[in-house]
Amino acid sequence: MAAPAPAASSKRDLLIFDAEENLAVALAKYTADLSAKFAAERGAFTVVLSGGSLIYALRKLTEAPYLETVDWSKWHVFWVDERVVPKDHEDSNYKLALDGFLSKGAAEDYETILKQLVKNGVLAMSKTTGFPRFDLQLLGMGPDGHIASLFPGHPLVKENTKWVTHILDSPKPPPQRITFTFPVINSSAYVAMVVTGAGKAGAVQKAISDKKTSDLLPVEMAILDDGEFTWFTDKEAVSMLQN
Ligand SMILES: O=C(O)[C@H](O)[C@@H](O)[C@H](O)[C@H](O)COP(=O)(O)O
Repeated sequence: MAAPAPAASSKRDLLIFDAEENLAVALAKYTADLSAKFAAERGAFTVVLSGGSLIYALRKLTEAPYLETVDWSKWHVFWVDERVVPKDHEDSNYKLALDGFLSKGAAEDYETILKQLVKNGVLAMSKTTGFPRFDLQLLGMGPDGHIASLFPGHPLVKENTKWVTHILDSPKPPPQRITFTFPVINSSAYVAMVVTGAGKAGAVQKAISDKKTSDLLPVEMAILDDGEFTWFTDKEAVSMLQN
C-alpha cells in the first residue's frame, strides 16, 4: 500500500528532549496553549487521550501555573480507544454478551455520542473528510507501531466508514476494545505523538524514514488531512535515526 501524500496544509514536527521531565514540561505548555486557542476560537476544546505512559507525561498540567490558568470548563475529553473489560471477575453470561455484542454496542454508543456533540457544536466536522475534527489528539505508540487500538496487519486499519469501531482479537491484551478509526485520527487539527524509550526506537525509525515500504505501520498511516502532527520524543526513542 502506498503512503497517502499529506495535504499541502499538513505539517509535521519532531521534538527530541534530553529527558522525559523536559518532554513533560513542553507537552503541558503545548496542550495548555492549544486549550487557550480553541477555547477562545470556538468556546470548546475537544481533546483525545490514549492510555499508557502518555497520562504520566501529562502530569505537569495538574501543577502550577496550568492547574489555575487552563479553563478546564471548556475541555471535552475523549478516549482514542478503550479496553472493554468486565468490572469484576468473569461470568460466562457476561462473557457471552461481551463477545457477542457488548463491545460492538459500546463502539456504536460512542459514535452516537460523538454525532450528538457535532450537532450541538462542541465537536467540529472536517470540511474535507466528512469525519469529526478533534482539536487535539494526544496519542501514544506501542513498540509494534500501533496507535489507538489499530494494530499492524489488522484489517481494522482499513476501516474507512465508521468513526468508532470494535476489535475482539487485539494482539495486545485485553482482546476486546473499541477504537477511533484512521479517518477520525487523520481529520484532527493537532496530533501529539508522545513516544519515549529505547523499546520504541525501531518503530520511530521506520515511521520517520522517507523510504516507505508496503507494510506500513499504523503510526505511519497517521497522516493528517489538514493539521499539525508533532512527535514528542526522547533521545532513546530516536536512537536509531540517522543524523
Ligand atoms: O491499550 C493499550 O494497549 C494502550 O493504550 C496503548 O495503545 C498505548 O497507548 C501504547 O501501547 C503506548 O503505551 P506506552 O506509552 O505505555 O508504551
